[in-house]
Amino acid sequence: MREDVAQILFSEKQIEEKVAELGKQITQDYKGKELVLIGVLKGANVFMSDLMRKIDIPVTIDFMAVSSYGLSTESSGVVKILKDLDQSIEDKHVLIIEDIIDTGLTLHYLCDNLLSRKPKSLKICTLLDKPERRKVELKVDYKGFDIPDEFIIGYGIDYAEKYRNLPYVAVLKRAVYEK
Ligand SMILES: O=P(O)(O)OC[C@H]1O[C@H](OP(=O)(O)OP(=O)(O)O)[C@H](O)[C@@H]1O
Ligand code: HPA
Ligand SMILES: [Mg+2]
Repeated sequence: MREDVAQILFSEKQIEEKVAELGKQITQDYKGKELVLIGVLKGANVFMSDLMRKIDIPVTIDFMAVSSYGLSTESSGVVKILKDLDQSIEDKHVLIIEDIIDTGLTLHYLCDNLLSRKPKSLKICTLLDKPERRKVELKVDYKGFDIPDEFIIGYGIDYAEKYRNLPYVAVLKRAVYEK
């Protein structure tokens, strides 16, 4: 697994520090409000579980599972909902938790979908942002790191469902997918 890593971009320690910073900021901004965190599965699973423990106000959590990459390194452009929310978000403050924004197609679709359910507010928090690749405009409210235009793995993020359990964020060697 590790021999497929071209470069480690962010170590466990760097991620931990950034997650704590984001948690602190979110705690301040949502003090006194009812907040629902929505994790976007599968990728955001690791980030969500670390981040929510750094948010020091009462929150509820829910998950959507969507997929557009499948086994490829290119977005299919079609976002499929594999699992919907369990609870209504009407009149709630909602914060979407994502691992990575690339083309932006997943979140563009998801925001449209969630806004139609009339939340009190809707914001986006992502650990990683690859702005060079954006195909649709998005306002990112909370961001961990900007990343270069490379295919990323680790800390929840996969290539063909592998590498999610790497504890750091890394660039995948091109040789792994350019065969
Ligand atoms: O901005 P975009 O180009 O839409 O890409 C970002 C999305 O792609 C990945 O999910 P994926 O569809 O691979 O599903 P996964 O989370 O189960 O890996 C990632 O977790 C984001 O949700
Ligand atoms: O760089 C990436 N790596 C893994 N999954 C992704 N989904 C969008 N961009 C990426
Ligand atoms: Mg994926």
